[in-house]
Amino acid sequence: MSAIPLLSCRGLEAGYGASQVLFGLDFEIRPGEVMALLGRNGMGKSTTIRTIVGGLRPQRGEILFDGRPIQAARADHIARLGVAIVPEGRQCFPNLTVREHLVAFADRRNGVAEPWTLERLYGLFPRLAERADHMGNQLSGGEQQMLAIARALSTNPRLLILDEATEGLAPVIRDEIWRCLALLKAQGQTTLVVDKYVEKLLPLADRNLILERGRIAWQGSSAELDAQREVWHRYLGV
Ligand SMILES: Nc1ncnc2c1ncn2[C@@H]1O[C@H](COP(=O)(O)OP(=O)(O)OP(=O)(O)O)[C@@H](O)[C@H]1O
Repeated sequence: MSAIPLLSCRGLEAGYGASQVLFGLDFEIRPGEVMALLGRNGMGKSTTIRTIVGGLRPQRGEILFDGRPIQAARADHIARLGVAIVPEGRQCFPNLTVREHLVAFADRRNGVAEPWTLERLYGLFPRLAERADHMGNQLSGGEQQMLAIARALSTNPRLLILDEATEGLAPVIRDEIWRCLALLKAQGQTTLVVDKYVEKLLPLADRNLILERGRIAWQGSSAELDAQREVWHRYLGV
């Protein structure tokens, strides 16, 4: 593993107008790592992600991607550097087929050794191969979520960010998503994942960051989090 973090946030502060939400976040994600961002509703997880991907300009602090400051960069520039987000709510296009979703955003940039091809994406999500000619609005919630992940992968991201990717899905579909994330991790995909199923995140995440009212309340490895159930009760309400 490289010693240089792929993403580094230093003293990150952000909010909406006069309402400050993030109060000085310091964390980094190393290449190949899976980092889980945890916390109860409204603690600032989505705001953190929004700030990283350029949807919200930080009020203070620095965001470095592969050593380069991106806190003032536009969202499209950050995407081109290799940051892909699977947003909350999936956001598939109703009038594009599955195949069109996967070729429309495909990009071989980022110099990855093994770029994602349509065949590899279908290998990861066989259901998408079966639905290749279906429109976005003909897919089930789980299929839409798989499509959103596959679409993000088609850009060959260096950092994949998932915001509540298993929200509202049936348990069997959630498990399929977790299985795919584990496969991606085994292939070295650096990932930042927000999700509320802590027990499912533990085997996947290398490190966990817990937000409490816009501050990092706890961070540590999954083994540490597994052993400290009082942290779950105090900050996650589980
Ligand atoms: N567009 C917005 N305008 C104003 N305030 C917002 C906006 N989006 C979020 N907030 C506020 O910022 C705070 C943090 O919200 P955020 O969505 O980042 O939390 P979260 O941890 O992702 O929780 P959730 O799981 O509910 O999405 C909350 O108090 C929320 O009301």
